[in-house]
Amino acid sequence: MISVGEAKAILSKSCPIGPSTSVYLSDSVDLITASDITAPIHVPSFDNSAMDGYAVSWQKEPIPYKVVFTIAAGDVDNVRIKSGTACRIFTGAPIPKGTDTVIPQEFVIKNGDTISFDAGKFAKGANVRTKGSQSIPGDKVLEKGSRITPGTVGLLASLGIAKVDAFSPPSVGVIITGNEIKEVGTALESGQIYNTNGPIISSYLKKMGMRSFEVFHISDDPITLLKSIENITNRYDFTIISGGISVGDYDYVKKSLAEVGVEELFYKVKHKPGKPLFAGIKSGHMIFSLPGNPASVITCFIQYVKPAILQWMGFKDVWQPASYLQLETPFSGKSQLTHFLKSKRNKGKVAILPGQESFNLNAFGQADCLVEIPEESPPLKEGDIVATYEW
Ligand SMILES: Nc1nc2c(c(=O)[nH]1)N[C@H]1C(S)=C(S)[C@@H](COP(=O)(O)OP(=O)(O)OC[C@H]3O[C@@H](n4cnc5c(N)ncnc54)[C@H](O)[C@@H]3O)O[C@H]1N2
Ligand code: MOO
Repeated sequence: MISVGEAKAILSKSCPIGPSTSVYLSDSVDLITASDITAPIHVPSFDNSAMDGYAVSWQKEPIPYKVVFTIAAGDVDNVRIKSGTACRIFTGAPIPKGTDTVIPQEFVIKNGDTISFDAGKFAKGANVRTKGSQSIPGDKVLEKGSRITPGTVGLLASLGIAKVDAFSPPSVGVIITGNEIKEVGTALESGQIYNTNGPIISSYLKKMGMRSFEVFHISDDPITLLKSIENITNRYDFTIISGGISVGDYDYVKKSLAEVGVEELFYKVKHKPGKPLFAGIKSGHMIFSLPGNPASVITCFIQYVKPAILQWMGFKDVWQPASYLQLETPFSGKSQLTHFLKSKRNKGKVAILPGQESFNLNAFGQADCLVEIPEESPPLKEGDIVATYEW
């Protein structure tokens, strides 16, 4: 059995980076750029006014300027005015030829069709956004590997870039195993339980912005399971399987994965919950088989599946950094396993919630993080510092 750190190191080394595609700007937020992006045009593409006011050819001496023309945003830049005259101008309008400075209207004294102002308050060129002052053609505006934020989208739109080369999210097939599993919205019969892992995994995938995923419910029949696993692992970039990976007589998943040619990266990690976690790879497709208990599913998803998906999508820092907080509750269990415990943060401290059994979902409604207690940790008391991870 390998440690948590070893499992993460294997995934870092083995999980591929997926292909990139050309994506519409409107669909690109939260993706990672797959190439450097350079400016194709000057921005601004013309000298324009930063203020509502008057455009003049700046002169040191205070003189009255006759207002001879008006120009607004969107108007065409085809006027030239003479020195000693002014043009009424609005924010975003092109600077008329023959002018170089904009005086905001609140600094101007109007007298009929002339204006005057204190020239000493303004330098030549004031309130003019010059052509190319943001970027000129060929400027590198984004490095390959940048995360596209709403701000990035704004930057690229300002440059007229409609599509961006970005790493796409993987397609994901989710297999829910178990004859006892029923969907919510149907009545339970004896021995049955509701499918909680399907909704949990789907919610995480949605939260991560996955656009293409499907959930399949497969019975614990070895032939059906084998065929489904073969089909789904071939079709999807990631396959996430819930349940059937332990040592029970109906746990056929591990055998099926081997039969369809999935190369094992690891099986069983020294952590709790989720010990019998399996990770594998087949023709560049990743396969995770998560132990069926819902707490194991959440822990394994957060700690291993999510980072692997982020790595596929070109993210660099895929391992969620821990936040270190003071314990509000003692922890006495000593074991050779790393524990991930459903916990709740409160005013800079963290409390381990009661009901940590991996089948027990009571704490799911309150938990907002997992506390990590490393292998062989001595008992911990209130006030000791522990690592916590977003839930
Ligand atoms: N003899 C041993 N038995 C078990 C061991 C072991 O080492 N020796 N490991 C235990 C551990 S730890 C875990 S975790 C489980 C994992 O078992 P499986 O991955 O084979 O999962 P299942 O048996 O299919 O299910 C376990 C549990 O979870 C419930 N479940 C399954 N799917 C769902 C779902 N979609 N929604 C809600 N609940 C689900 C299922 O009914 C079981 O109660 O093995 C232990 N056994
Ligand atoms: O690994 Mo299992 O501890 O029951 O979730």
